[in-house]
Amino acid sequence: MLNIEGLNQFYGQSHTLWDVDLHVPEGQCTVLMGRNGVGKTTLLQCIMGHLAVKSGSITMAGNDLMKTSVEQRPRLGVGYVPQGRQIFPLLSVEENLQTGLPVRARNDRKIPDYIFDLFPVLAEMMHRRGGDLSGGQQQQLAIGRALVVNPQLLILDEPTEGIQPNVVTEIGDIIRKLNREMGLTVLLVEQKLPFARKVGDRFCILDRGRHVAEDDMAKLDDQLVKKYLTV
Ligand SMILES: Nc1ncnc2c1ncn2[C@@H]1O[C@H](COP(=O)(O)OP(=O)(O)OP(=O)(O)O)[C@@H](O)[C@H]1O
Repeated sequence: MLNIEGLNQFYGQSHTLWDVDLHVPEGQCTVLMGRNGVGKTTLLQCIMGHLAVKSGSITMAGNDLMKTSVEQRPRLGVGYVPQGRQIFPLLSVEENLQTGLPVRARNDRKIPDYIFDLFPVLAEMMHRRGGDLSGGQQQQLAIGRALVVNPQLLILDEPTEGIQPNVVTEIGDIIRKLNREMGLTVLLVEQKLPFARKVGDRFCILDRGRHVAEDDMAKLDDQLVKKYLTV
């Protein structure tokens, strides 16, 4: 579904991503892993068009994303849950969800009911301000907002960061459901190994801006964990 080839990215003079390849097969959940600062968020931001790319290619379902504007990328079916959630704290839960509506077809600009089935708390707190929600609830809101655009590919950047354990389990169950029952392709940045193993079909590891490993999740062995993931 998503194919990245030979991607190079710079922050000013600083070469951050080096010839990175990444393949996200349709219908699977791919977990992008690596220690802090190796370039995971930078890679996601290149996919979303929030950062300029120096060279390489990014295609999704046959579309050249590099030739697609930031505004158009969600319309191709990409939903994005950014690191730190980035919900709008002064807008209500409903208004936060509504920000995704312009991406939907003109005759279908309604928040889909299944989002409230997945996250009943959002229905309960519909008129509360986003900033009044707990961290876990804000994460559910951020995922709900990404689903409003009706994505085929859902990209999540560390959705479990700073969230209490019972909500982490709930979010893991929902990501699995979206992927395995509802057929969404998922690309997830995750540092928590048990969570990655639970939700992921495949892994891809970055190390100092380079792609160093990619395989089925069952092949993520102790040697790889020690070499590239433990601190
Ligand atoms: N806006 C920026 N300007 C300059 N350098 C940046 C900027 N954002 C990130 N970097 C640097 O780019 C490198 C990759 O950062 P990035 O946030 O992509 O890593 P990451 O793997 O997502 O880390 P983390 O797990 O901590 O989120 C780091 O060395 C970081 O300091």
